[in-house]
Amino acid sequence: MVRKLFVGGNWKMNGSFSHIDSFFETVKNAETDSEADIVIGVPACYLKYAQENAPKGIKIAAENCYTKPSGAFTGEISPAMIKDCGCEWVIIGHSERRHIFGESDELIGEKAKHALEEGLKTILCIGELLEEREEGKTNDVCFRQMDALAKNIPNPEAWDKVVIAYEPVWAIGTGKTATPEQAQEVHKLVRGWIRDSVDSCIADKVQILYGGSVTVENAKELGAQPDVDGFLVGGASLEPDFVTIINARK
Ligand SMILES: O=C[C@H](O)COP(=O)(O)O
Repeated sequence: MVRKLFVGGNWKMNGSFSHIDSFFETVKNAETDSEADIVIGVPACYLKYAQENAPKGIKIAAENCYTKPSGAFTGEISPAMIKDCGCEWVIIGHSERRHIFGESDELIGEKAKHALEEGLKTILCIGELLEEREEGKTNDVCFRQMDALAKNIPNPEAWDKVVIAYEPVWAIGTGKTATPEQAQEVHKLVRGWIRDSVDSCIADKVQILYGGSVTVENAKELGAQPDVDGFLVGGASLEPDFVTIINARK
């Protein structure tokens, strides 16, 4: 089955109003693949500005959200607030949330549930640490994380609002990319897990992105793998060259 290319950017805690202006100017002046889904995660304080100024075809995502619509949760933002900023996407379960901020599978599952119930589209991240890969636990970790997510997807239709990002933690921001074969192997297994544990039509349709040091140099080859439906790009999504990654299948 041919799935649309999905190119996600994740600016993490980077960017500024002037960076948004110059980055969008570059994208507006470039020819980008009109067939690709393009979603860029920006810090919460820039959501509204980025969404209002984004070039046609680019959607803006929050990089996190909480499990409740409002309340005494200092520093958190809710799906309702993300929608209020005009955005329809959120990234959940990024490895930096898991490993720097200590978010558990359970919390991440609850976040996914609430975001989907609120009607947001979600990029749900999974991926193993280096030591887990070296101990041969990659599949166990990815399946455990998938299980915690899948059981929180409120209904089968909500899967239409789910994109999975496989991001091996050892490849994030390290310049070490999984080889196209390593990425394909895990993507195929994750799709197989969805087929066996959720539904085979959903498994065929869901876009699974690779993240971890994606660059202009490796995007084409990674994106050519049968189960790699796009990317979640960190550092390189802040650079003008991101347009070349958007065009990885052109
Ligand atoms: O969300 C993006 C990933 O963390 C990858 O980041 P990176 O491309 O800087 O390695």
